[in-house]
Amino acid sequence: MEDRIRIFLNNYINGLYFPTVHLTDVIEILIITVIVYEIMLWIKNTKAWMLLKGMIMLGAFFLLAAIFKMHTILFVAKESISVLAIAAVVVFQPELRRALEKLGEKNFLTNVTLFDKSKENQRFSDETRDGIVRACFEMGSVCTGALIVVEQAIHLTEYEVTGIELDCKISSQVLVNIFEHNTPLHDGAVIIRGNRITSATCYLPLSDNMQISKELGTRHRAALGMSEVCDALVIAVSEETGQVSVAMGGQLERGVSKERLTERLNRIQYRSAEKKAKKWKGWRRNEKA
Ligand SMILES: Nc1ncnc2c1ncn2[C@@H]1O[C@H](COP(=O)(O)OP(=O)(O)OP(=O)(O)O)[C@@H](O)[C@H]1O
Repeated sequence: MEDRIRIFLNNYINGLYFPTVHLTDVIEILIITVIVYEIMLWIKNTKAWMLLKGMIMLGAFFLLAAIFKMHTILFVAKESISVLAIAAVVVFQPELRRALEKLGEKNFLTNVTLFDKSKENQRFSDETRDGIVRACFEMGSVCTGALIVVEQAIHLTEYEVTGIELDCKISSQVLVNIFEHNTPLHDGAVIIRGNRITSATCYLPLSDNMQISKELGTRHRAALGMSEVCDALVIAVSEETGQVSVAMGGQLERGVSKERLTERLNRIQYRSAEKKAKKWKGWRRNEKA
């Protein structure tokens, strides 16, 4: 019995192929894993998910056609594949552009430097952050609607030109004044670059996300839509409920508190700080443990 087991194991192990694994192979696997993960995240968060579902269905259909030897369908599929690929690129041009822009935003060199909270690295000051937070909650408390776009790495010039140009230092009073009902600047969105308001009454792209709650109107749809096409942080104050919501990266967080809004602004206050902050937190946690 023992001999039989030994023979079986010998045959089994001898039949297996153990390739020699080098360090570069491990690095390669890790890089591919990260790329696949990023592509899957991108697919999940954009309309590309619909495209993938459509492609899976088409693939299943053509597989069936191949199994049942339907030559005409297979011929049409073969001929139209390049046209379909070009059509997909045209339809998903905004998503592809955004994905490439995101890649360009990643600053690999600065990410390996130490956490830099210097003034030069600061996108906006603490006063600006506090002014935005105060204004949003003051407007919320009296149900004044507002839409505020805080620019990050991607310049929002194409949206600025849809509104009225301003060049104004940020304070809670100025923001409250802009969104005051029945004043010339209250409609549309305000765009903030650094410590200044660059324009008001700007028109933002509306999201066509089907999952957004039906009770939300165009203000929130515009906040989400803007966050889908650029890296800005968009704050919407509801005229109906007074709630403050934040949209970024195509995700809308509704009914945030003062502390949460401050935290969201803190995260973008320093250039490429988000990643570094996470790293920093990780180290500090390890220190405690
Ligand atoms: N595309 C857009 N770009 C900029 N601002 C917009 C856009 N669409 C709507 N708004 C702003 O939103 C206001 C209309 O808000 P609406 O009531 O439809 O939205 P809502 O999401 O239900 O918000 P609220 O809770 O404040 O009512 C408009 O008066 C305008 O100021």
